[in-house]
Amino acid sequence: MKIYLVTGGAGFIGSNFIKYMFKKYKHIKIINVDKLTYAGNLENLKEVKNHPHYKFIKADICDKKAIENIFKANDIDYVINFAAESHVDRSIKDPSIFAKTNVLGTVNLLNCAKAAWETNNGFKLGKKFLQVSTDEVYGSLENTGYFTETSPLDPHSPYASSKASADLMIKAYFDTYKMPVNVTRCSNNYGPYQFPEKLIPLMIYNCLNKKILPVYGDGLNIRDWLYVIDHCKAIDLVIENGKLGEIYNIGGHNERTNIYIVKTIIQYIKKNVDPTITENLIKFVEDRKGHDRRYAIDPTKIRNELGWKPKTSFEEGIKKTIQWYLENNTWLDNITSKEYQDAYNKMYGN
Ligand SMILES: Cc1cn([C@H]2C[C@H](O)[C@@H](COP(=O)(O)OP(=O)(O)O[C@H]3O[C@H](C)C(=O)[C@H](O)[C@H]3O)O2)c(=O)[nH]c1=O
Repeated sequence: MKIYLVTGGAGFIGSNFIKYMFKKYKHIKIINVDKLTYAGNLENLKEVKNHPHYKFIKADICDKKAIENIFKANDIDYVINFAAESHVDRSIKDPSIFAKTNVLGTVNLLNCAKAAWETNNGFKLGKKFLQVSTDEVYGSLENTGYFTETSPLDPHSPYASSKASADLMIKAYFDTYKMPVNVTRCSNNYGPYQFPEKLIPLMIYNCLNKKILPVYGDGLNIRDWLYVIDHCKAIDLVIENGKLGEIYNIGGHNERTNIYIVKTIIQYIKKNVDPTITENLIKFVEDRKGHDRRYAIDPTKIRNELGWKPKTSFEEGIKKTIQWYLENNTWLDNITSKEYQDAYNKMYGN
């Protein structure tokens, strides 16, 4: 039975991945290591918490002893490193924790995996370390063009730079030690269980609560939206068949401006939930510092090499997502009340 060590599995993408994997495979074991920061929530995993092949360990990926012990006690086959501080606005306010978790945490995980997997004749067969990264490492595009795996690294925010640094450490462990690794770089994810500090869940949450919808700058920045389950499928494929040492870009070809996203959410909620909601809730606020204009991924490599393509159109995905937040209002209230309100009040003073 293959053993997966999933880090950050109580977060948005990690928890969706664990549930996706248990649905797809009967004979796998998953160990979820999560520090349970503000963005991690074991409620996200309630469906699998009693699964006989699931284990949760509360630990920080920077904690050498804790991670070493996990490798000593388990013959881990795959590491999938989701654990990261991921919110750009937070990184602009305080970069340090981003450098610590995203860079040093990744290096600690690499060292522990290397110590467990390396033999006198190279690495044990069948092992793999997959680093879940982001298209933000490539920087920003103008109106045309796409990021490919060979686009130069040009990160702008402290968050993006921390992820790019981690990616370069992964490259070093492949080039220097021939460690079996892959890096995946995804575009903006959305879907159930995303913490409402990111654009889509924030706008849904605020709209439902009739709070202002803060749009940075002119609202014309573009992101390439990827439904989280399509991302999980891609990661599974890369673990199974990704060529060692390679990077795979994962994108949904769903480019939308921020203002389009916000208006789509308003329209859906107005039509299906509360007819009194209007676009008057939109407030254009001061732009994010160093705000990247456009992200767009070219996913040709993963499509051609591994046969991946996204299944969920943006129209279908956004409906499913809004519907999920509507049906899970208590999840949102439970996890977000204090942390969310504090952050919100600090930013928008409302
Ligand atoms: C929270 C917020 C955001 N925005 C704008 C800023 C961006 O142009 C866009 C999306 O922002 P968000 O913070 O949701 O995501 P990005 O900064 O694009 O980064 C995200 O996607 C990449 C791939 C990751 O790797 C990050 O982990 C993830 O956070 O909406 C607003 O206009 N108002 C708001 O209140």
